Amino acid sequence: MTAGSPGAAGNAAPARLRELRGRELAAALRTDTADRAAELAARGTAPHLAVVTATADESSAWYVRSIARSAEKAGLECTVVDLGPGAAESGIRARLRTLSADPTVHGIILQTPLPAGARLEDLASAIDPVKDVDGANPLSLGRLAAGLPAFAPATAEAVVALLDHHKIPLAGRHAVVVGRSTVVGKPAAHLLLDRDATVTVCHSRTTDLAALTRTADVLIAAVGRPRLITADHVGEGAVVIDVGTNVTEDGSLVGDVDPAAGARAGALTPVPGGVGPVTTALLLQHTVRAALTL
Ligand SMILES: Nc1nc(=O)c2c([nH]1)NC[C@@H]1CN(c3ccc(C(=O)N[C@@H](CCC(=O)O)C(=O)O)cc3)C=[N+]21
Repeated sequence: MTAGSPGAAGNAAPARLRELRGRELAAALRTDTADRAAELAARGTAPHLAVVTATADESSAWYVRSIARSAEKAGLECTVVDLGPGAAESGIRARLRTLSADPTVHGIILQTPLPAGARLEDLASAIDPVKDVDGANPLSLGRLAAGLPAFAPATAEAVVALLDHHKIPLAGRHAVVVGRSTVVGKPAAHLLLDRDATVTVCHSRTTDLAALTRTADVLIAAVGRPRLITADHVGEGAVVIDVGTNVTEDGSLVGDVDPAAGARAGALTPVPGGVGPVTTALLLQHTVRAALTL
């Protein structure tokens, strides 16, 4: 080896970054959902999703628009129940009960964030588990943790579906989840465990986050803070799944991962066009599944 020569041992040209796109998988899922929705409609039951929202959050607004648009494409009925950001907990709970009892409604999702003081884990108990298509009822989450059949939160399921679609192996690999929310972090950890990954969950009180995340084969960023994950957090060649959907001041969507992290990652999901479209498609798939069993 010649001193100072470029490309000396260990300095091989970096492998190209793989973009783990979600739109193709979302389209395939939607086609399947549309077929089953058409069969149900022919038998007189149009699958019907109710979206309950009590927030002015922009990221939630993106999701609700995405759900409504995709539902229309797939031939599902979608009703958005907007109770406004000032809604009282009792009013939200009452509406969830009414929808749970309504035989024309097959799926219910309560959007987060909720008005101050209200907790999803508490309110979602009012969603009938058979209609709990975003896996928010603590019964659903408990069943998921116990390995029993239940709807998983669509976002958490989208993470694993996207990894599978791109043939990223999980068994025996170290998956690090950043974020411990009930909607994504916790259920994603359970789904990854079910796939025999070794799972570490990090959060806001984790000491030396970057040292831990650098040990990940598969890194899941699910915090909701723009560019929290930098190149410094990523091990060479790691697979990075960006679950963040943060709306910027100019109204565009950015993830939790700094694009500069792509210089070290081996594969990265884009935002938009990564986890988001798969999430929406899975929520509709769950709704059709609920309509088939109800
Ligand atoms: N109970 C609950 N469950 C959630 O899963 C949940 C929630 N509350 N509150 C709000 C956040 C946000 N979220 C998004 C999901 C998909 C897109 C999405 O589809 N984004 C597209 C862009 C929009 C589009 O192209 O229409 C994309 O990433 O390509 C965005 C945001 C789910 N959330």
